[in-house]
Amino acid sequence: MATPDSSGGAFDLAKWINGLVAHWGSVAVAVVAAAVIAKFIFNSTVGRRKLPPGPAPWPILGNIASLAGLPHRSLEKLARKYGSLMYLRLGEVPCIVISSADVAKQLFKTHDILFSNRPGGCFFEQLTEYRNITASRYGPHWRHLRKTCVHELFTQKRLEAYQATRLEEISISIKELFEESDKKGPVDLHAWLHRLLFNNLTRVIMNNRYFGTDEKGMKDAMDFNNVTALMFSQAGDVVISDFLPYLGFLTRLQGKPLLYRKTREIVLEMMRRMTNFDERKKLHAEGRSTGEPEDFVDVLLSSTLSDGTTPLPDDICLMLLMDVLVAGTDTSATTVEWTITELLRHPEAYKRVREELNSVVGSDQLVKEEHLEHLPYLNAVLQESFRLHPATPLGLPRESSEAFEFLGYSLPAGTRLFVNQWAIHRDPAVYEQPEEFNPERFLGREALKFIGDTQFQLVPFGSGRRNCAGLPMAVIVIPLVLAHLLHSVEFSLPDGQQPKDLDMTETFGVAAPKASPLMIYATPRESAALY
Ligand code: HEM
Repeated sequence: MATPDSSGGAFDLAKWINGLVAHWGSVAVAVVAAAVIAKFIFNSTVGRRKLPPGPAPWPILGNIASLAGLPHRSLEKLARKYGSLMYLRLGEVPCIVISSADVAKQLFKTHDILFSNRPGGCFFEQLTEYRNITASRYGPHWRHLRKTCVHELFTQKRLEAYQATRLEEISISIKELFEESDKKGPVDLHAWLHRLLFNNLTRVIMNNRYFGTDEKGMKDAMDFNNVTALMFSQAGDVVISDFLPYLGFLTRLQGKPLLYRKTREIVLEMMRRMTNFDERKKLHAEGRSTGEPEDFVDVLLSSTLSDGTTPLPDDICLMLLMDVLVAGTDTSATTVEWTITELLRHPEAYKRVREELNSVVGSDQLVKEEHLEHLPYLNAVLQESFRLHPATPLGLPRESSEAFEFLGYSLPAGTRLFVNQWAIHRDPAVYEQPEEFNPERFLGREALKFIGDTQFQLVPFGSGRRNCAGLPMAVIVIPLVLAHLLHSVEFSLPDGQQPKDLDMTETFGVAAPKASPLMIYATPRESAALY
């Protein structure tokens, strides 16, 4: 995840694979001894099934090496050879990779519930006990948390209630952007977006603008970023028993469970401090209010477990808030950063989107949320950006809860699913000249809804009942921030850099931001005087 101070903190699959290779010597003896057992287990579970095509696996490690580099790109290349339903084995874990809209549609039509499960793993087990929304197994607990998100947190009513707050946060941030650019020179746009989007969320979560530019605000930001960097770095650790489960004893010998348990304590403590949780809990117990509008903390303090009576335990409240902050910030910042980068490289599209803003909004008022549905070209630009640069190119992994049949193949329970958005969004059968940035291809199509994309051709928010829980907020906040930037900011590149020279490669992590952040000067346009 590329945060202002923690760009190295992302879950980095490439690092994971390199780590696996580096650790190989120390586990080699145990692995060889276990190989015989593995072969036996493998033969008795998946070995006799009819499996989809895929590259031949190596002994023990299976196809882990196939993910080297940027996994979404490596898998897209493989899919060209093996097809849009491909089988891989990561260690002993059976996986399918889907690389076309058509196959995704068929899978979710028939197997949505079966694949509404997330896989386990030592790190997430210790960190979350599978009690948060993102890692929770499919079942009554997850359904209950999801219902809380849909019916309590991301409701239309609450989104409307925070309209003025969002506008205020954007205004403050844009002023900070001009100031930073003027005083310090080119601004790291991703870091600035991260701060804006994080504060926008903390205002809804706990009525507080958390990351400030003063000393305390900077320290809070650094603390948060350090803890998330620790979390993501550990999420990328080599835990060999996650892929070769019979080597669990090695994981325990390495002390991993204890280490991750400690991280859990650190995360919970940080979230407790950030949200002023104990004080809020006390007020709630006394039936008193903070005097501020109801925020997410209030909602969770009034919520129960799925039994309808037990109050939601502290750790679940705090982890859910953490989920929302982590899932909602970098993904959105990455999307806006890519969109501005593409527009800089495509002056015709840039001009057209600004003309649309000038004619719909004008220069005597700021962009408001009601303008968004009258900005078809801006929506098309955003859809094209989501297509070419999905923030989570492989989505979040899913796991089948049972054995299943699909398209004539027979797969075991515990099959991991990767929906390769990168490949789906570049399918030449669906998109003409798929590598071209061409917003016009989305004109005339329904504006950003995604929930309704029954064709599965554009799936940046995932698919089925376990898709992105924050979607209702994302589809307002992202176009709004983008519209404000395009309407009020003049961007220019430093040191005579030309747009065509901008680095367009991404890194792989929780989100896939630009490998080198967009450094840019920001000066006010006419309408910026209104902030
Ligand atoms: C560009 C913006 C975003 C993108 C591309 C994105 C993408 C995703 C994806 C692909 C998933 C996994 C879905 C699946 O398994 O099919 C997901 C899950 C999730 N997202 Fe987002 N997301 C974004 C913004 C947000 C925001 C703003 C929030 C909250 C404020 C949020 C909260 C969540 C949560 C809580 C989950 C876990 C859902 C579950 O497991 O039930 N996301 N997101």
